[in-house]
Amino acid sequence: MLIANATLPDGRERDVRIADGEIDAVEPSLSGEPDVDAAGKRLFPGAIDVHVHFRQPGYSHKETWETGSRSAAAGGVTTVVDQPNTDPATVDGAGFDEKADLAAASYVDYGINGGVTESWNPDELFDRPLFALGEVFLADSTGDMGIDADLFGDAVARAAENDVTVTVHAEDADLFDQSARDADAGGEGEAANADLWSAFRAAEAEEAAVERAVEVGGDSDADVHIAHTSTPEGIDAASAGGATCEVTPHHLFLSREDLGELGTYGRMNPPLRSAERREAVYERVADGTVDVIATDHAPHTREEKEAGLWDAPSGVPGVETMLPLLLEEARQENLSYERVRDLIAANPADIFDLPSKGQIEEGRDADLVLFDPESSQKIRGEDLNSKCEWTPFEGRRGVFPELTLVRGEIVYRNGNFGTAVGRNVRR
Ligand SMILES: NC(=O)N[C@@H](CC(=O)O)C(=O)O
Ligand SMILES: [Zn+2]
Ligand SMILES: [Zn+2]
Repeated sequence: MLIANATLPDGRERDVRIADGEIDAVEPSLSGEPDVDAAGKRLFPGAIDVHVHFRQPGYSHKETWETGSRSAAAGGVTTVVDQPNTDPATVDGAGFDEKADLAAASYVDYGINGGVTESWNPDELFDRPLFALGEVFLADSTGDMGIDADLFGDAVARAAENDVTVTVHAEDADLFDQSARDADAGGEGEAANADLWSAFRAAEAEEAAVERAVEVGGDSDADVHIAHTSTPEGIDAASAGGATCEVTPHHLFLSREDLGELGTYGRMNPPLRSAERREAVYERVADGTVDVIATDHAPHTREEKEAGLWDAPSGVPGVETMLPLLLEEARQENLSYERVRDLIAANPADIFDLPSKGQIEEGRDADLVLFDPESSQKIRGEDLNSKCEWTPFEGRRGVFPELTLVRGEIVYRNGNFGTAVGRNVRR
Protein backbone atom coordinates (compact mmCIF):
# COMPACT_ATOMS: atom_id res chain seq x y z
CA MET A 1 0.00 0.00 0.00
CA LEU A 2 1.21 3.49 -0.82
CA ILE A 3 -0.06 6.56 1.06
CA ALA A 4 0.99 9.71 -0.80
CA ASN A 5 1.53 13.31 0.36
CA ALA A 6 0.68 12.78 4.02
CA THR A 7 1.62 15.37 6.63
CA LEU A 8 3.35 13.68 9.57
CA PRO A 9 2.97 14.87 13.19
CA ASP A 10 6.17 16.95 12.90
CA GLY A 11 4.83 18.73 9.80
CA ARG A 12 6.99 16.95 7.18
CA GLU A 13 5.09 15.92 4.04
CA ARG A 14 5.93 12.34 3.08
CA ASP A 15 4.92 9.33 1.01
CA VAL A 16 4.61 6.19 3.12
CA ARG A 17 4.86 2.68 1.69
CA ILE A 18 3.62 -0.35 3.63
CA ALA A 19 4.75 -3.93 2.99
CA ASP A 20 4.15 -7.09 5.03
CA GLY A 21 2.39 -5.12 7.75
CA GLU A 22 5.37 -2.85 8.33
CA ILE A 23 6.32 0.66 7.33
CA ASP A 24 8.62 -0.07 4.42
CA ALA A 25 9.63 3.48 3.41
CA VAL A 26 9.00 7.09 4.44
CA GLU A 27 10.29 9.44 1.72
CA PRO A 28 9.54 12.84 0.16
CA SER A 29 8.50 10.95 -2.96
CA LEU A 30 8.02 7.25 -3.70
CA SER A 31 7.26 5.75 -7.09
CA GLY A 32 4.10 3.79 -7.83
CA GLU A 33 0.37 4.46 -8.01
CA PRO A 34 -0.86 5.76 -4.61
CA ASP A 35 -3.64 3.79 -2.93
CA VAL A 36 -4.47 6.75 -0.71
CA ASP A 37 -3.98 10.40 -1.68
CA ALA A 38 -3.39 12.05 1.66
CA ALA A 39 -2.80 15.58 0.41
CA GLY A 40 -3.98 18.04 3.07
CA LYS A 41 -4.41 15.22 5.59
CA ARG A 42 -2.38 14.14 8.56
CA LEU A 43 -0.97 10.71 9.22
CA PHE A 44 -0.35 9.68 12.82
CA PRO A 45 1.01 6.56 14.48
CA GLY A 46 -1.97 4.62 15.86
CA ALA A 47 -2.79 5.49 19.44
CA ILE A 48 -1.75 3.08 22.19
CA ASP A 49 -4.34 3.19 24.97
CA VAL A 50 -2.68 1.49 27.93
CA HIS A 51 -5.83 1.56 30.07
CA VAL A 52 -9.14 0.06 28.94
CA HIS A 53 -11.77 -2.16 30.55
CA PHE A 54 -13.33 -4.27 27.79
CA ARG A 55 -15.35 -6.21 30.39
CA GLN A 56 -14.95 -9.76 29.06
CA PRO A 57 -15.09 -12.28 30.63
CA GLY A 58 -18.00 -11.59 32.95
CA TYR A 59 -19.67 -8.33 32.00
CA SER A 60 -20.39 -8.63 28.30
CA HIS A 61 -23.62 -6.63 28.74
CA LYS A 62 -21.37 -3.56 29.25
CA GLU A 63 -18.80 -4.20 26.50
CA THR A 64 -17.12 -7.04 24.59
CA TRP A 65 -13.77 -7.38 22.89
CA GLU A 66 -15.64 -6.94 19.60
CA THR A 67 -17.54 -3.75 20.50
CA GLY A 68 -14.70 -2.25 22.54
CA SER A 69 -12.10 -2.84 19.86
CA ARG A 70 -14.39 -1.46 17.12
CA SER A 71 -14.78 1.65 19.25
CA ALA A 72 -10.98 1.79 19.53
CA ALA A 73 -10.44 1.38 15.77
CA ALA A 74 -13.02 4.09 14.95
CA GLY A 75 -11.17 6.42 17.35
CA GLY A 76 -7.71 5.79 15.90
CA VAL A 77 -6.55 3.49 18.71
CA THR A 78 -4.53 0.56 17.33
CA THR A 79 -3.35 -1.02 20.60
CA VAL A 80 -5.32 -1.37 23.85
CA VAL A 81 -4.30 -2.73 27.24
CA ASP A 82 -7.04 -4.46 29.18
CA GLN A 83 -7.33 -4.32 32.97
CA PRO A 84 -7.87 -7.26 35.33
CA ASN A 85 -11.18 -6.44 37.11
CA THR A 86 -13.24 -8.83 34.99
CA ASP A 87 -15.06 -11.98 36.20
CA PRO A 88 -13.06 -14.06 36.71
CA ALA A 89 -10.45 -11.46 37.62
CA THR A 90 -7.20 -11.80 35.66
CA VAL A 91 -5.14 -12.85 38.66
CA ASP A 92 -3.99 -16.38 37.76
CA GLY A 93 -3.16 -18.58 34.80
CA ALA A 94 -6.69 -19.75 34.10
CA GLY A 95 -8.05 -16.19 34.31
CA PHE A 96 -5.37 -14.98 31.92
CA ASP A 97 -5.97 -17.80 29.44
CA GLU A 98 -9.73 -17.29 29.43
CA LYS A 99 -9.27 -13.59 28.64
CA ALA A 100 -6.62 -14.31 26.02
CA ASP A 101 -9.09 -16.55 24.14
CA LEU A 102 -11.75 -13.83 24.15
CA ALA A 103 -9.29 -11.10 23.17
CA ALA A 104 -8.57 -12.92 19.92
CA ALA A 105 -11.82 -11.31 18.64
CA SER A 106 -10.17 -7.86 18.81
CA TYR A 107 -9.93 -5.58 15.77
CA VAL A 108 -6.83 -3.93 17.23
CA ASP A 109 -3.67 -5.21 18.89
CA TYR A 110 -3.83 -5.67 22.62
CA GLY A 111 -2.01 -6.32 25.87
CA ILE A 112 -3.47 -8.14 28.85
CA ASN A 113 -2.60 -7.00 32.36
CA GLY A 114 -2.55 -9.24 35.42
CA GLY A 115 -4.00 -8.06 38.71
CA VAL A 116 -3.35 -8.62 42.39
CA THR A 117 -5.78 -9.95 45.01
CA GLU A 118 -5.29 -12.11 48.13
CA SER A 119 -5.77 -15.15 45.89
CA TRP A 120 -3.55 -14.14 42.97
CA ASN A 121 -1.05 -16.61 41.55
CA PRO A 122 2.11 -14.70 40.58
CA ASP A 123 3.97 -17.76 39.28
CA GLU A 124 1.21 -18.54 36.82
CA LEU A 125 0.76 -14.91 35.80
CA PHE A 126 4.45 -14.21 35.19
CA ASP A 127 4.58 -17.37 33.13
CA ARG A 128 2.04 -15.84 30.69
CA PRO A 129 2.63 -13.17 27.99
CA LEU A 130 1.64 -10.44 30.45
CA PHE A 131 1.63 -6.79 29.40
CA ALA A 132 2.12 -5.31 32.89
CA LEU A 133 1.10 -5.98 36.47
CA GLY A 134 -1.94 -3.77 37.10
CA GLU A 135 -3.90 -1.86 37.51
CA VAL A 136 -3.07 -2.70 41.12
CA PHE A 137 -5.83 -1.17 43.22
CA LEU A 138 -4.70 0.66 46.39
CA ALA A 139 -8.40 1.39 47.07
CA ASP A 140 -11.56 -0.36 45.97
CA SER A 141 -13.00 0.63 42.62
CA THR A 142 -15.24 -1.33 40.21
CA GLY A 143 -14.59 -4.98 41.10
CA ASP A 144 -13.54 -4.33 44.73
CA MET A 145 -9.92 -5.36 44.14
CA GLY A 146 -8.36 -2.99 46.69
CA ILE A 147 -5.37 -4.54 48.51
CA ASP A 148 -3.43 -3.80 51.72
CA ALA A 149 0.09 -2.42 52.09
CA ASP A 150 1.80 -5.79 52.72
CA LEU A 151 0.34 -7.42 49.64
CA PHE A 152 1.23 -4.35 47.58
CA GLY A 153 4.85 -4.55 48.73
CA ASP A 154 5.02 -8.27 47.83
CA ALA A 155 3.42 -7.69 44.44
CA VAL A 156 5.81 -4.86 43.54
CA ALA A 157 8.79 -7.01 44.55
CA ARG A 158 7.56 -9.94 42.42
CA ALA A 159 7.01 -7.64 39.44
CA ALA A 160 10.53 -6.20 39.77
CA GLU A 161 12.06 -9.72 39.89
CA ASN A 162 10.24 -10.53 36.67
CA ASP A 163 11.12 -7.21 35.04
CA VAL A 164 7.45 -6.30 34.65
CA THR A 165 6.14 -2.73 35.09
CA VAL A 166 3.53 -2.12 37.81
CA THR A 167 0.60 0.20 37.06
CA VAL A 168 -1.15 1.58 40.13
CA HIS A 169 -4.63 2.90 40.90
CA ALA A 170 -3.44 5.38 43.52
CA GLU A 171 -6.05 6.47 46.03
CA ASP A 172 -5.72 6.04 49.81
CA ALA A 173 -9.12 5.06 51.22
CA ASP A 174 -8.07 6.14 54.72
CA LEU A 175 -8.14 9.70 53.46
CA PHE A 176 -11.61 9.56 51.93
CA ASP A 177 -13.91 12.13 53.51
CA GLN A 178 -16.74 10.23 55.18
CA SER A 179 -18.44 13.52 56.07
CA ALA A 180 -19.32 13.92 52.38
CA ARG A 181 -21.42 10.78 52.59
CA ASP A 182 -22.96 11.96 55.85
CA ALA A 183 -23.76 15.29 54.18
CA ASP A 184 -26.13 13.40 51.92
CA ALA A 185 -28.78 13.63 54.64
CA GLY A 186 -31.24 10.81 54.44
CA GLY A 187 -28.83 8.97 52.15
CA GLU A 188 -30.93 9.59 49.06
CA GLY A 189 -27.93 9.67 46.76
CA GLU A 190 -29.63 11.95 44.29
CA ALA A 191 -27.90 12.42 40.96
CA ALA A 192 -28.08 16.16 41.66
CA ASN A 193 -25.55 15.56 44.43
CA ALA A 194 -22.96 13.96 42.15
CA ASP A 195 -20.37 16.46 43.38
CA LEU A 196 -20.38 14.63 46.73
CA TRP A 197 -18.47 11.79 45.03
CA SER A 198 -15.63 14.21 44.35
CA ALA A 199 -15.80 15.51 47.91
CA PHE A 200 -15.81 11.94 49.26
CA ARG A 201 -12.84 10.56 47.30
CA ALA A 202 -10.79 13.61 48.26
CA ALA A 203 -7.91 14.97 46.17
CA GLU A 204 -5.49 14.47 49.10
CA ALA A 205 -6.09 10.72 48.90
CA GLU A 206 -4.35 10.61 45.53
CA GLU A 207 -1.13 12.39 46.46
CA ALA A 208 -0.66 10.21 49.57
CA ALA A 209 -1.17 7.00 47.59
CA VAL A 210 1.18 8.09 44.79
CA GLU A 211 3.85 8.88 47.39
CA ARG A 212 3.44 5.42 48.90
CA ALA A 213 3.52 3.72 45.52
CA VAL A 214 6.75 5.41 44.42
CA GLU A 215 8.35 4.68 47.79
CA VAL A 216 7.47 0.99 47.62
CA GLY A 217 8.60 0.95 43.99
CA GLY A 218 11.93 2.47 45.01
CA ASP A 219 12.47 -0.18 47.71
CA SER A 220 12.25 -2.95 45.07
CA ASP A 221 13.77 -0.95 42.23
CA ALA A 222 10.57 -1.56 40.27
CA ASP A 223 9.21 0.38 37.28
CA VAL A 224 6.06 2.11 38.52
CA HIS A 225 3.46 3.78 36.32
CA ILE A 226 0.63 5.67 38.03
CA ALA A 227 -2.73 5.18 36.31
CA HIS A 228 -5.26 7.96 35.78
CA THR A 229 -3.64 10.73 37.87
CA SER A 230 -6.30 13.36 38.43
CA THR A 231 -4.52 16.06 40.44
CA PRO A 232 -1.43 18.23 39.92
CA GLU A 233 -0.25 16.99 43.33
CA GLY A 234 -0.48 13.36 42.19
CA ILE A 235 1.34 14.10 38.92
CA ASP A 236 4.11 16.01 40.69
CA ALA A 237 4.55 13.24 43.29
CA ALA A 238 4.84 10.64 40.52
CA SER A 239 7.31 12.73 38.59
CA ALA A 240 9.41 13.58 41.68
CA GLY A 241 9.47 9.91 42.67
CA GLY A 242 10.71 8.72 39.28
CA ALA A 243 7.44 7.09 38.23
CA THR A 244 5.68 7.67 34.92
CA CYS A 245 2.03 8.68 34.89
CA GLU A 246 -1.04 8.88 32.72
CA VAL A 247 -3.97 11.31 32.63
CA THR A 248 -7.42 10.45 31.26
CA PRO A 249 -9.34 12.63 28.79
CA HIS A 250 -12.08 13.13 31.40
CA HIS A 251 -9.66 14.55 33.97
CA LEU A 252 -8.14 16.72 31.23
CA PHE A 253 -11.40 18.13 29.85
CA LEU A 254 -13.99 17.86 32.64
CA SER A 255 -14.19 19.15 36.21
CA ARG A 256 -16.55 19.22 39.17
CA GLU A 257 -18.32 22.10 37.42
CA ASP A 258 -19.62 19.62 34.85
CA LEU A 259 -21.24 17.35 37.43
CA GLY A 260 -24.48 19.31 37.57
CA GLU A 261 -25.05 18.26 33.98
CA LEU A 262 -23.44 14.81 34.11
CA GLY A 263 -24.98 13.62 37.39
CA THR A 264 -24.05 10.00 38.13
CA TYR A 265 -22.70 9.65 34.56
CA GLY A 266 -19.81 11.72 35.87
CA ARG A 267 -19.02 9.34 38.72
CA MET A 268 -15.64 7.67 38.30
CA ASN A 269 -12.50 6.82 40.29
CA PRO A 270 -10.55 8.91 40.87
CA PRO A 271 -13.36 11.47 40.61
CA LEU A 272 -13.53 14.75 38.71
CA ARG A 273 -11.63 17.56 40.44
CA SER A 274 -12.02 21.33 40.79
CA ALA A 275 -11.70 23.58 37.74
CA GLU A 276 -8.39 24.90 39.19
CA ARG A 277 -6.94 21.42 39.50
CA ARG A 278 -8.15 20.50 36.02
CA GLU A 279 -6.31 23.50 34.60
CA ALA A 280 -3.15 22.57 36.46
CA VAL A 281 -3.41 19.03 35.08
CA TYR A 282 -3.78 20.46 31.57
CA GLU A 283 -0.62 22.54 32.01
CA ARG A 284 1.31 19.42 33.01
CA VAL A 285 0.01 17.58 29.96
CA ALA A 286 0.99 20.47 27.69
CA ASP A 287 4.49 20.90 29.18
CA GLY A 288 5.42 17.20 29.09
CA THR A 289 5.38 16.45 32.84
CA VAL A 290 2.60 13.95 32.12
CA ASP A 291 3.89 11.04 30.05
CA VAL A 292 0.76 9.43 28.67
CA ILE A 293 -2.91 10.04 27.93
CA ALA A 294 -4.89 6.83 28.45
CA THR A 295 -8.63 6.55 28.65
CA ASP A 296 -9.57 4.26 31.55
CA HIS A 297 -12.41 3.33 29.14
CA ALA A 298 -14.86 1.94 31.72
CA PRO A 299 -18.30 1.45 30.13
CA HIS A 300 -21.45 0.78 32.17
CA THR A 301 -25.03 0.71 30.86
CA ARG A 302 -27.30 3.75 31.21
CA GLU A 303 -29.53 1.75 33.50
CA GLU A 304 -26.60 1.02 35.82
CA LYS A 305 -25.42 4.64 35.78
CA GLU A 306 -28.88 5.94 36.60
CA ALA A 307 -28.93 4.29 40.02
CA GLY A 308 -28.53 6.72 42.95
CA LEU A 309 -25.17 8.38 43.54
CA TRP A 310 -23.94 5.85 46.11
CA ASP A 311 -25.17 2.82 44.11
CA ALA A 312 -24.19 3.70 40.53
CA PRO A 313 -20.99 2.06 39.28
CA SER A 314 -17.89 4.23 38.72
CA GLY A 315 -16.43 4.73 35.27
CA VAL A 316 -16.94 6.39 31.88
CA PRO A 317 -16.24 5.23 28.31
CA GLY A 318 -13.55 7.03 26.30
CA VAL A 319 -11.51 4.89 23.91
CA GLU A 320 -13.22 6.29 20.78
CA THR A 321 -13.06 9.96 21.75
CA MET A 322 -9.50 10.30 23.17
CA LEU A 323 -7.64 10.99 19.93
CA PRO A 324 -10.49 13.07 18.39
CA LEU A 325 -10.60 15.34 21.48
CA LEU A 326 -6.81 15.76 21.45
CA LEU A 327 -6.74 16.45 17.70
CA GLU A 328 -9.36 19.13 18.29
CA GLU A 329 -6.98 20.68 20.86
CA ALA A 330 -4.25 20.59 18.22
CA ARG A 331 -6.61 22.15 15.66
CA GLN A 332 -7.29 24.96 18.17
CA GLU A 333 -3.50 25.23 18.71
CA ASN A 334 -3.79 24.45 22.42
CA LEU A 335 -1.46 21.45 22.02
CA SER A 336 1.06 20.72 19.25
CA TYR A 337 0.60 17.69 17.01
CA GLU A 338 3.96 16.41 18.23
CA ARG A 339 2.88 16.62 21.86
CA VAL A 340 -0.28 14.68 21.01
CA ARG A 341 1.79 12.04 19.20
CA ASP A 342 4.11 11.67 22.20
CA LEU A 343 1.24 11.37 24.69
CA ILE A 344 -0.75 8.77 22.78
CA ALA A 345 1.86 6.79 20.86
CA ALA A 346 5.59 7.48 21.25
CA ASN A 347 5.69 7.65 25.06
CA PRO A 348 3.50 4.63 25.82
CA ALA A 349 5.59 2.62 23.32
CA ASP A 350 8.79 3.67 25.14
CA ILE A 351 7.51 3.20 28.67
CA PHE A 352 5.96 -0.21 28.03
CA ASP A 353 8.67 -1.51 25.74
CA LEU A 354 6.87 -1.76 22.39
CA PRO A 355 9.76 -1.04 19.99
CA SER A 356 7.70 -1.93 16.91
CA LYS A 357 5.00 0.65 17.69
CA GLY A 358 4.53 4.34 18.46
CA GLN A 359 6.32 6.10 15.57
CA ILE A 360 6.05 6.42 11.80
CA GLU A 361 9.46 4.98 10.96
CA GLU A 362 10.80 2.40 8.57
CA GLY A 363 10.66 -1.09 10.08
CA ARG A 364 7.92 -0.36 12.61
CA ASP A 365 4.42 -1.84 12.46
CA ALA A 366 2.13 -0.04 10.01
CA ASP A 367 -0.30 1.01 12.77
CA LEU A 368 -1.50 4.26 11.22
CA VAL A 369 -4.32 6.78 11.46
CA LEU A 370 -5.31 9.22 8.72
CA PHE A 371 -7.50 12.27 9.37
CA ASP A 372 -8.45 15.62 7.90
CA PRO A 373 -7.16 18.07 10.53
CA GLU A 374 -9.90 20.59 9.74
CA SER A 375 -12.85 18.20 9.86
CA SER A 376 -14.12 18.81 13.36
CA GLN A 377 -17.49 17.37 14.35
CA LYS A 378 -19.78 17.17 17.35
CA ILE A 379 -19.40 14.06 19.49
CA ARG A 380 -22.64 12.10 19.87
CA GLY A 381 -22.97 9.04 22.08
CA GLU A 382 -25.33 7.39 19.62
CA ASP A 383 -22.70 7.63 16.85
CA LEU A 384 -20.06 5.81 18.91
CA ASN A 385 -19.38 2.09 18.74
CA SER A 386 -19.06 1.19 22.42
CA LYS A 387 -21.90 -0.99 23.66
CA CYS A 388 -22.84 1.60 26.28
CA GLU A 389 -23.86 4.22 23.65
CA TRP A 390 -23.26 7.27 25.82
CA THR A 391 -20.32 9.58 26.38
CA PRO A 392 -19.43 12.17 29.01
CA PHE A 393 -18.23 14.34 26.09
CA GLU A 394 -21.63 14.68 24.40
CA GLY A 395 -21.71 17.84 22.25
CA ARG A 396 -17.97 18.58 22.45
CA ARG A 397 -15.99 18.69 19.23
CA GLY A 398 -13.59 16.05 17.96
CA VAL A 399 -11.51 15.34 14.84
CA PHE A 400 -12.27 11.73 13.95
CA PRO A 401 -10.11 9.48 11.77
CA GLU A 402 -11.03 8.45 8.25
CA LEU A 403 -8.78 5.43 8.11
CA THR A 404 -7.18 3.21 10.74
CA LEU A 405 -4.60 0.53 9.89
CA VAL A 406 -3.31 -2.20 12.19
CA ARG A 407 -0.10 -3.75 10.81
CA GLY A 408 -1.13 -2.59 7.35
CA GLU A 409 -4.64 -4.06 7.49
CA ILE A 410 -7.62 -1.71 7.21
CA VAL A 411 -9.60 -2.10 10.44
CA TYR A 412 -11.69 1.07 9.99
CA ARG A 413 -12.49 3.29 7.02
CA ASN A 414 -15.18 5.99 6.85
CA GLY A 415 -17.68 4.27 9.11
CA ASN A 416 -16.96 0.70 7.99
CA PHE A 417 -14.95 -1.97 9.75
CA GLY A 418 -12.45 -4.35 8.19
CA THR A 419 -11.29 -7.59 9.77
CA ALA A 420 -10.50 -8.33 13.38
CA VAL A 421 -6.73 -8.77 13.02
CA GLY A 422 -5.74 -7.90 16.58
CA ARG A 423 -3.08 -9.92 18.38
CA ASN A 424 -1.26 -9.90 21.69
CA VAL A 425 1.67 -7.47 21.55
CA ARG A 426 3.60 -9.68 24.00
CA ARG A 427 3.16 -12.94 22.06
N1 LIG B 1 -12.26 4.18 36.85
C1 LIG B 1 -13.43 3.73 37.25
O1 LIG B 1 -14.19 4.50 37.84
N2 LIG B 1 -13.84 2.47 37.02
C2 LIG B 1 -13.09 1.40 36.46
C3 LIG B 1 -12.09 0.83 37.43
C4 LIG B 1 -10.92 1.71 37.71
O2 LIG B 1 -10.12 2.00 36.81
O3 LIG B 1 -10.72 2.14 38.84
C5 LIG B 1 -14.06 0.30 36.01
O4 LIG B 1 -13.58 -0.81 35.70
O5 LIG B 1 -15.27 0.55 35.95
ZN1 LIG C 1 -8.44 2.57 38.37
ZN1 LIG D 1 -9.18 1.47 35.19
